[in-house]
Amino acid sequence: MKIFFRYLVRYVEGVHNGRIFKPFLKKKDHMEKQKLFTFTSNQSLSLTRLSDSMHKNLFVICIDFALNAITTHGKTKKAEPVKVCITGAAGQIGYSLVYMVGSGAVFGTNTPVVLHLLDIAPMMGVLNGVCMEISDCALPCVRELYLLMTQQLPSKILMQLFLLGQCPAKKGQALDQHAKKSVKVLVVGNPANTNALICSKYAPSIPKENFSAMTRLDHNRAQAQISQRLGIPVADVKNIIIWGNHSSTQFPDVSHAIATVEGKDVPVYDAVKDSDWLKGDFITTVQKRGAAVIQARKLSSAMSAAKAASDHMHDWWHSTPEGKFVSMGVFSDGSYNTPEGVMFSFPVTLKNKQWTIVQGLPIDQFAQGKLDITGKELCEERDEALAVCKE
Ligand SMILES: NC(=O)C1=CN([C@@H]2O[C@H](COP(=O)(O)OP(=O)(O)OC[C@H]3O[C@@H](n4cnc5c(N)ncnc54)[C@H](O)[C@@H]3O)[C@@H](O)[C@H]2O)C=CC1
Ligand SMILES: O=C([O-])CC(=O)C(=O)O
Repeated sequence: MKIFFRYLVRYVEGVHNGRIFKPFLKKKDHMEKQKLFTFTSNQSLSLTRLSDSMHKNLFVICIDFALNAITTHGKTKKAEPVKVCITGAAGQIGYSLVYMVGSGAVFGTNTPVVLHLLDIAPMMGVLNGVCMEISDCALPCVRELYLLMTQQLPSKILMQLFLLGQCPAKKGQALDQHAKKSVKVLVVGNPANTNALICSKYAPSIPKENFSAMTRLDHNRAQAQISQRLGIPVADVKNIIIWGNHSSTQFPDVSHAIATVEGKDVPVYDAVKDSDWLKGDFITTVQKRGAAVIQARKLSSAMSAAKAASDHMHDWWHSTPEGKFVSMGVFSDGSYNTPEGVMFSFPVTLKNKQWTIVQGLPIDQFAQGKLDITGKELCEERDEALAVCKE
């Protein structure tokens, strides 16, 4: 059985620093990639070349220098592999996330995955090393592994986009052209909310509900803070909400959160009994946690970001349990007086691979003030990004 493939086909161009992604939209509809291996039952190895036509249903996107998990699914038969693309896969978050996806933590240990790992040309050596390690992990879920390479654009363009903010428009175009319409996109690369918005705008054929921005890390951070404060397991804290932007204006809100203390479900406010802390230090700790990790590690959060990306995609794929909601950056429909048309983090439930914003939660004056601040910031970011895209 031939299981080692190595071939190149042009598909996408990107740019270092991730500010641009330029697919060959006017050229050939094919991609630059290397298929590194396919595992088969006997795991033997050999070489062959494949034609482009075998990969018509493959889709790839690079959202900035971010990391995104993109999955196709449709009428999934049992054991049909899930195709996953991770861009910026040679980076820090990629290093942890690739393992999590490959180990079955996201789509299930009985669901095979076809991994497409994408990065820029200078990172191909590193990415190759990641691929070697994934191979060495001998993960039963990993059926095929592709290495994808973007191409460099002139640094002049990089500079412009770097200075003017980020515009993942071309990446959206690539998705529009190549992805299945059921593709689910998670944007992690900052500014995650606005990157997701712009990407979706340039992929009009894909339902906007299929784009999301990651605020799950903030959600998990808030959950951990509460569990530590109460001395209970994290699993005994649920329904925390991150409202708004993945930035320091986000509003971590525990007004509707429940803690299980000594076997009883109680509102977190009643369990903690310290509203000054909940309205003060707790919020700022979560808002500034990313910066605190950077200060300590001299690198941004990576392991926890990968775990959050896994959680986000896991819940999208498997649904949220009854009575539980999670935080996700999704298109605002104006719920809770938020600005429509920005990618706003809401409490959502997930079912049948669709998200629904939890409705009807009472919002007091304190919360409304926080929602207004983060909503305003998202509008400003959106306007700035759209202005850049017009240029
Ligand atoms: N939403 C969230 O909660 C969080 C977001 N982040 C963001 O996630 C992003 C990635 O973080 P790290 O993995 O730590 O960064 P990193 O710098 O370690 O990795 C980024 C990777 O993207 C690659 N890349 C750059 N341009 C590319 C292009 N055009 N196409 C494909 N790949 C490209 C780079 O070569 C690099 O391998 C950053 O934007 C970071 O700010 C980080 C933590 C949390
Ligand atoms: O700014 C960054 O790259 C890190 C980040 O988003 C976070 O840790 O929340």
